[in-house]
Amino acid sequence: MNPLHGVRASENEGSDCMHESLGGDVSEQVENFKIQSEALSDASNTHVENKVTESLPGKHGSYYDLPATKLSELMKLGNLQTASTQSLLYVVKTILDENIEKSSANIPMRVASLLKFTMQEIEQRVSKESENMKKQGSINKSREERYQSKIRALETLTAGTTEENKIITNQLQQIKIEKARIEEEKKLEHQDMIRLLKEKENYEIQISSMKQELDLTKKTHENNFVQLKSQYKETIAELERKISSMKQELDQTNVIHENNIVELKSQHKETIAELERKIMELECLLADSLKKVKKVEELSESKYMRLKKKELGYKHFMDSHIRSIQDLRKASDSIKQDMLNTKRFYVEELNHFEIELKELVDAAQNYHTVLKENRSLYNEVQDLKGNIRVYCRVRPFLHGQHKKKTTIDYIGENGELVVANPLKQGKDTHRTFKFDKVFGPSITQEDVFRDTQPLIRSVLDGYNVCIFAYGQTGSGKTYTMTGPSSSSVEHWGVNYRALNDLFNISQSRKSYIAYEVGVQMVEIYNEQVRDLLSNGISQKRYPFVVLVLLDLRTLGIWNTTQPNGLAVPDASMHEVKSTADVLELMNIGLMSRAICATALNERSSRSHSVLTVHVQGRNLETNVVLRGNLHLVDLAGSERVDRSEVTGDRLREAQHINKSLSALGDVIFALAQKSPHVPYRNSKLTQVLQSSLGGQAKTLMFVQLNPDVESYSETVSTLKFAERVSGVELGAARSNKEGRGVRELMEQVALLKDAITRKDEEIGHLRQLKTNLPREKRITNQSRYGPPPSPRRHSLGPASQLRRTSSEQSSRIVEKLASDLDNSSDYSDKHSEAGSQQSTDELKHHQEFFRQSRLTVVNGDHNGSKELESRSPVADQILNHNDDMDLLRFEDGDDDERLSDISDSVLSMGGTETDGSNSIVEYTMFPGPPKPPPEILEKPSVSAKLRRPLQKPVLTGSSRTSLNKNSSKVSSSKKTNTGSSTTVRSSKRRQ
Ligand SMILES: Nc1ncnc2c1ncn2[C@@H]1O[C@H](COP(=O)(O)OP(=O)(O)OP(=O)(O)O)[C@@H](O)[C@H]1O
Repeated sequence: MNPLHGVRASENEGSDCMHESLGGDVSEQVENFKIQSEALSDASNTHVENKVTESLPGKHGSYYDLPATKLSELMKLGNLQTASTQSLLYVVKTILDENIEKSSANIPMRVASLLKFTMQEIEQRVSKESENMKKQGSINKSREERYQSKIRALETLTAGTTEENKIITNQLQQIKIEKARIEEEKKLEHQDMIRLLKEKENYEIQISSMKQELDLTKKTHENNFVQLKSQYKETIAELERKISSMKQELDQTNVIHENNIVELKSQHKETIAELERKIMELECLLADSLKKVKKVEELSESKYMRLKKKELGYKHFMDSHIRSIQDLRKASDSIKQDMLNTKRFYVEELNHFEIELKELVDAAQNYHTVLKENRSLYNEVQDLKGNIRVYCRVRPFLHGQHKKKTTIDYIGENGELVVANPLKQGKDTHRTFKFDKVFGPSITQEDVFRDTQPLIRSVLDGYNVCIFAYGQTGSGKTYTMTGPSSSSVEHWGVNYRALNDLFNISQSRKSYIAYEVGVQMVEIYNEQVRDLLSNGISQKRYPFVVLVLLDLRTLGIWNTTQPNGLAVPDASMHEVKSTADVLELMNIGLMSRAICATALNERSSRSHSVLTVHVQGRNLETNVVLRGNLHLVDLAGSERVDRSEVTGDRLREAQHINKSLSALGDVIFALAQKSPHVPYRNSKLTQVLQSSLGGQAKTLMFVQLNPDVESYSETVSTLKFAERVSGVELGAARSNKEGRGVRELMEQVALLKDAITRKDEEIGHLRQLKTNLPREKRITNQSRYGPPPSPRRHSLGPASQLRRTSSEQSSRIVEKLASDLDNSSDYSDKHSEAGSQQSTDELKHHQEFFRQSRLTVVNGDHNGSKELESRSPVADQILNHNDDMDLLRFEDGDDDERLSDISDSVLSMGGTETDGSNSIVEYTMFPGPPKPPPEILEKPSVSAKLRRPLQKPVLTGSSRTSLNKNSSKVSSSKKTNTGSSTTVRSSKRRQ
């Protein structure tokens, strides 16, 4: 077999296969076909090669050497025809190579003929092959055409599919439209159904009314008919009766007439005619009556017929209505069915919704729980970070202001506040702020306190807490902190509520913790600190001294007779009495506060007021002592003097207020920036708040807002300030807690310090005596500074000596307390010397404070010297101690700064208005000082000025400035009595 045929056959097979599998991918099939063809051609080549190997001489054989017979046999047998073209070419090549090898010019005849034969065969094959190729080409062409047509068919199919897709999409669209239309129809049907139901109801009503009408008409007609019938019958009967009577009459008459006729026939022939005429007439009458009866009969008949017709009509109408009712009933039944289906559907839907709603409610509850958790976590984080908490409160419009526009746009639950200027339009008019809480205008005092209470209660656990109200004038600071003037319990502000709460809790814990509570109230007026309580009391001339330091534990056994002769409180009254006392104190303090009417607030506070509650609690079991202080600060309001329209003294006040608030702003800025230097010393206010702003206290600021649109710019700047405050991190607050061992050690340290100080003082004094001063001067000095201190602290002597002694004692106590105060949280400067020193000093301060406080009740007679003489030594000491305490309250931890500050404080306290009388009533924890003799008041500032450089030669820039500043103040303060006396002691202490 010719291998080419084999190839072709295989190709055909391949193409058939391809035809069969044309359903698949065309290009893939073409590829398959190529692979198959290549495989077939390889197979045919191998086949030809084999033939050559079999039929022709081997590679190593030679055509030259082949005998002629073999060659002719090769040619004859047609071996060459069966050999592959490659083999034939090989033969030609071999012969030619042999010829070249042999270098002969002539090829032997037999080889030449073989060569020729082979060449012919090759030529034939080539021509055949080209023919085959041509055929193959045409086959391929036809195949290609087929494929092309197939591809086209596929393309058409794809196009068809796209078309179909389009049609399906359109159909889908149409179905959707149809669905919407059906839904619409359904809706319409539903509406129709409702309308039909209504119509049906109407029809039913109509039918029932018509039925009633019909019944009524029928009844009426039947009645009429019956009546007519009876009438007719009666008439007929009447007529018949009449006719019969007439007939009878006629008969009778006839008879009579006949008789008469007979009788009269003879008598009256003329009358016979007359009678006949009458008879005729009667007959006519009878005919008429008969006609009338007929007519009546006809009439009643026709009426009856009409009624019948009407009845028929009504019946017809009724039937049709009944039919329509039946139809309606059917329709209503089907509607009812539909309704039931719809109802069922809706019930299912509702159930579904209920489930979904439940899930949503669950999710919402979860959300709320998570929110709550988040909030408590946030609070914990805030506690740990010690951020200053900021509560924002918006006051309502006051009476007569309700028509004003508000700047408060939105108050969120989570402390968001959006303010906007309603007078301005544009996109940047809304500003959003976020605080710990925002109280809207309708929030009550109780609500505000509820959110503040936990913080306040932590004072009883030994924390220092500061709450202050900030905001422009008239925005409600005093309202929040104190409440409106002459307020009822309901309107009590944070101050009253806090005190009440602290007392109540301390009472409830008295079985295991002994609490001691003290109250102090001062105001910062024109950069001077004034004791509000003693001031208020001296003005009011209170006849007795009120207990300020209330040892709640010992209240129950407080049964000593008071010097003023007041009844000892009844045991059941203690708690109330003590709370009430303290509340009365606060009222006195508030009354003494500088208040004045301005254009913005008719009771504008012109000072910053600070109410401090000191609490010391001792655990009766463990003896662990907790000490906490609560500062409640009502700042004076910032004001634009052009708006408050103040002049003269009020203007001066406003300038001081604004200056101190701006100093507060600087401190806040420095704290927020974590700046290494915080300028606490720039105002009294910042000194007062220092322990709360920079220490380990828990601090809360109420930022107060006036919603009035005219205050928009103040509101925004207030809010910006508050935002900055809320960013201040103080660090986690620490409880002031001590065990007994530590306390005892600290007591020892304090005593040792005391002893050292006393020794120092003595040495200093002796040194002074040794100087070259003239004798008189030495004497003067001696009289000024008094003899060396006695080792006995509470000794009594004659009045003049007593003053000196008490002055020395005071000075010692001042010394001690000053250092205590450095680190205690009341108004002290902890800036540079916190740490280990703090607890010792705090302890000392508190010990002194509470030790002295037990001896509080002193008669307040108006004679100063008498008063002094009659005092108990400890009471005397309290007076001196308190005197000094007042002046040292705002000292700094740093010696130099402290020194300058003392002078500064002296100046401030110079403003205290308690000096006017000797009958000062010791009313507060740090009551106003007794008036020292004038000669003692003169010197101190000079010595303070001179000695300071000796103590600490290297001064910092700031302290130097402060020193110079304060020195000048000191010299100017020579005229201020109280201040000077304190400065003597202060400067002595520094020596
Ligand atoms: N929450 C409130 N509800 C009702 N009245 C309020 C509220 N807050 C403030 N007021 C009223 O607004 C007025 C001004 O309030 P308040 O005197 O407390 O302001 P202030 O900020 O302390 O002002 P200043 O800084 O001038 O002392 C008062 O008449 C007060 O009673």
